[in-house]
Amino acid sequence: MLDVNINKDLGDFHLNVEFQVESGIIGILGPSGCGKSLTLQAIAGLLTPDTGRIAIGERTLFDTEQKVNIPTRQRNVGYVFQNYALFPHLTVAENIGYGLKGLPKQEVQKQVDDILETVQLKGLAKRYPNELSGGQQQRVALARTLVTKPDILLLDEPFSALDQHVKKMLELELLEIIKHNFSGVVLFVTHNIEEAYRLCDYICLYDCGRNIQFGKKVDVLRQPVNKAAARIVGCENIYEIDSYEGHFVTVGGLQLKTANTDAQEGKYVGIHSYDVTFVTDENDCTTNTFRFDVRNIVEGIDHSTITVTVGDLIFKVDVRKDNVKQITAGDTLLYLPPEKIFLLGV
Ligand SMILES: Nc1ncnc2c1ncn2[C@@H]1O[C@H](COP(=O)(O)OP(=O)(O)OP(=O)(O)O)[C@@H](O)[C@H]1O
Repeated sequence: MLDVNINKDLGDFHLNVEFQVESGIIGILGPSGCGKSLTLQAIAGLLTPDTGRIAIGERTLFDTEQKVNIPTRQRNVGYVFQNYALFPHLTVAENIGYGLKGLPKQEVQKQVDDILETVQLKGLAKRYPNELSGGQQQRVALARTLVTKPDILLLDEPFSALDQHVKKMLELELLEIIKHNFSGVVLFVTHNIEEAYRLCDYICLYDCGRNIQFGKKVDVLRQPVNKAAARIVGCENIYEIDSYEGHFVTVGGLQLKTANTDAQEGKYVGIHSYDVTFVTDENDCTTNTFRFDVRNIVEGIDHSTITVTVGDLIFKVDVRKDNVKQITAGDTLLYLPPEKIFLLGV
């Protein structure tokens, strides 16, 4: 269990974060400069909060009331950085063994060998970091952290320096290694909602130094709490509500049915671009279907994003490339499934 409740005033920036998590991999997601790395630094003891408390299970790492502030090296926190932070003058084996100082030489050797096998780098023990690829360096960084048997694992954008292809392979590999070799809480900082969704159990959204939503990844994606949260999870279709009636809201002159019985809870409505669809016959769906004009089409590899207008409103819609021709032919209607529309607070 990780319990974080901290405040830090840095002049222009104020960090004010509170969350508790029992176990699992938690994706920390938010715009650049919103306090994600500072949170990890505070947990690791590299940043001292002004007030608050940080505890892992029964162990209090920091508590201003109890005047506890355990030094970094005694916190037993594993921290994997974006740029690996390996010692350039030490070999792979020496980098990994560094955290085991104090143990008998043979024991260090055994643990280093075991973890090198786990991260599939057995043949590279004698290499120096500059003789490794980015993916290999990140595996060494993870090995160096895991070998110290930390109580919690902090991963700060560990894949961001890698190219797309290596990134996807390494993500899955490292996830498997972590799942088989580590049972504590993992905090994983990323900018990418898809990466967070692929790798994490829970998602914690940050905005302007605060965590604004925490929950199971499906719930956060499907029901962001406000406009900022919706933007962070990649929602491009957000509209201010003009009026309400039961299940219905009016936005920009369109009446939309929502799945909420009391639509008054929201200030905005949102729908993901991949949840908007097209229907060929108006009778398929009696509500939430609209005639539209195509504004532009941006081609992706297997999907295209079509921007359409309905009156003054603009919608982004992701469709499979095979279907683009049928959709733009003029006999289709835009359909916004009521159960996919979410209400957002301010
Ligand atoms: N030591 C410091 N003193 C003052 N301000 C700082 C300090 N460290 C970071 N900041 C500021 O605090 C804010 C949050 O920084 P942080 O590194 O946590 O952002 P982040 O969410 O991790 O961003 P990114 O995704 O770009 O890495 C930024 O505006 C940053 O400039």
